[in-house]
Amino acid sequence: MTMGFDDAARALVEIGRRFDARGWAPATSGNYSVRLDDGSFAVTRSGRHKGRLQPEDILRVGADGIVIGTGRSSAETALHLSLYGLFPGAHAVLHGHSARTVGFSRAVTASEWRFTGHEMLKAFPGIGTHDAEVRLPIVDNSQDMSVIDDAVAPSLGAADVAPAYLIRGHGLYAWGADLDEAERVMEATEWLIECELAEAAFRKGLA
Ligand SMILES: CSCCC(=O)C(=O)COP(=O)(O)O
Ligand SMILES: [Zn+2]
Repeated sequence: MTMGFDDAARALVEIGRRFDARGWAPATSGNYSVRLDDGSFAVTRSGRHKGRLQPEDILRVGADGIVIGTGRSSAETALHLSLYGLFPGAHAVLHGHSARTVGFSRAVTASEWRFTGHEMLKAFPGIGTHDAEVRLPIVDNSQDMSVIDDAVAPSLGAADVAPAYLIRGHGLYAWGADLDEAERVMEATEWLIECELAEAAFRKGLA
């Protein structure tokens, strides 16, 4: 389940390539991390284009958020570390800025969105049927990571809440037991939002 630093660095570089190719990492947006086998974390360097990461753009960070070595880790490192603290089974956290998720988060004024009746819900851990409701928390953005964290933490962890949340006007966080699971949660959430938007546009056309 756990990874060493070098394997994690290679995997995060590849994640950046894939997210960039899918439009989930425009400009220098997004950040990624892995919980390492020694209890520290591999985290992307701040300010890099995530589609052009090199292994040296992955930094080792202690549980206190301080970089072990040199360089500045993601400005959102505290959000990653908070999720690892809340969910001991989480070993990967991914954050993207797709236009779809950011536009959706701005259009929805409520503090969550409920996905119901989608076969794709089965992509979330613990969901075995389309006949389910999964809630996606949505919190306001802030430049103070502790404000975002305080706002979202109470909404997380229930069985019907996705291992993901939206920051309004900012982007999507997703996590999982390993990188594959975190990427699957990200992909499923992106797809579900795309589907909800398509359905809303279609219904508007019919009305
Ligand atoms: C132009 S992206 C603004 C910062 C951000 O939201 C982000 O995800 C990237 O920040 P980082 O420090 O991880 O590069
Ligand atoms: Zn961001």
